[in-house]
Amino acid sequence: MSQPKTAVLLVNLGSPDQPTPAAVRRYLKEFLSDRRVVEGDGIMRLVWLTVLNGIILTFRPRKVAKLYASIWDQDSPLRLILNQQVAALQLALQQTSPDQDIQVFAAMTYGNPGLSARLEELTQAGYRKILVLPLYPQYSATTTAPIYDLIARFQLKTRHFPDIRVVQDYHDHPLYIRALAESVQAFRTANPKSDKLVLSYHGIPQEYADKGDPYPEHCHRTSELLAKELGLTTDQWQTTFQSRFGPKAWLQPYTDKTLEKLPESGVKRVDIICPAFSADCLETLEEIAVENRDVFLSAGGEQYHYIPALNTEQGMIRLLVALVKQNSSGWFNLARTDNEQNEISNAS
Ligand SMILES: C=CC1=C(C)c2cc3[nH]c(cc4nc(cc5[nH]c(cc1n2)c(C)c5CCC(=O)O)C(CCC(=O)O)=C4C)c(C)c3C=C
Ligand SMILES: [Fe+2]
Ligand SMILES: [Fe+2]
Repeated sequence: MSQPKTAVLLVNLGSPDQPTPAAVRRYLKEFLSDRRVVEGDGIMRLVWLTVLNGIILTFRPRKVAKLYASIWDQDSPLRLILNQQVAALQLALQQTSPDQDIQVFAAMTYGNPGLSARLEELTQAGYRKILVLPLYPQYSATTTAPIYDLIARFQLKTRHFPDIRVVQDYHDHPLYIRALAESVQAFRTANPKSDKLVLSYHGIPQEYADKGDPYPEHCHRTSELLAKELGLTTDQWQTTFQSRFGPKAWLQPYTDKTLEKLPESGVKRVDIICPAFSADCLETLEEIAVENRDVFLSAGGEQYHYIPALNTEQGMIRLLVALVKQNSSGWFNLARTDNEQNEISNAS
């Protein structure tokens, strides 16, 4: 019996098409109009849309386009790396499961290649099984949930939709923790010693966490597991939250405020890693590697190293292969090799 056509969709947030004010404006309009990202009903929604269209989309695109231009490399790093992750996962699946025909594709929640268009395209091309793998290790209603929303919208308008599964999160997956730990260890072997490892996660408004978003718990769990894997004592690591947007309180402690204070408490050398970002992007390459370096060094810090995202590191691809296999059970016989089974058992 022939197998139904099967696809894996790696999904990340999205970037503008170009580092220009017009393209950034289109991107921010789509992103910041999402009710999952900026919540609020009734009058609050009207107020937000007025502020968004009247102030934010007038002034922010010019500033943000310049920041994108400073990290642009023919394309946005986020999209470039997503495409590289797709190619690396495709190759790894072919090598580990040569009998199974699984095609891997890229998609983004906002901008291009859009998730909705991808789902339509794959359905028309005859894919009947689709595994959607959001590249957010920690679940949040602001990032993972919009992917479920787009899938639901697609299903509502499609008569015979494929069997779609979604990987909800992998914040405590042994191979994720292992990949992060290997990345930190490799970095530390190649660089001078530091006093502290700062684990900086993208923030969300505190109000969303108070209403039940499990994101901060997921972040803290990832940090604890990583610190344990690395054998760090409590004074050797700290969790912080970056990328604050707007006047309301976001998850704390804030990354920039923490980096400003660390030198006066005697911490002069930091390594900083951003575990919530599976690919380097504006928020890591500019905000963390450039802006926050200035903050730390201006406050008296002496050494500041940003440890890159997992991107296409071997540990990341090993994790993606494991997630595909674990979440496609019953679709086909993707037997784990003895090696993979041992790695999962040893890591847990
Ligand atoms: C209310 C606003 C925002 C929430 C909530 C939010 C959550 C959130 N975002 C990411 C991952 C990324 N965010 C990125 C950029 C970015 N984020 C916001 C706002 C919110 N994010 C904005 C406005 C922007 C664009 C840049 C700017 O105008 O400042 C990116 C980078 C995209 C790129 O092209 O490089 C990522 C990735 C997570 C993980 C998260 C909550 C858990
Ligand atoms: Fe964001
Ligand atoms: Fe930012």
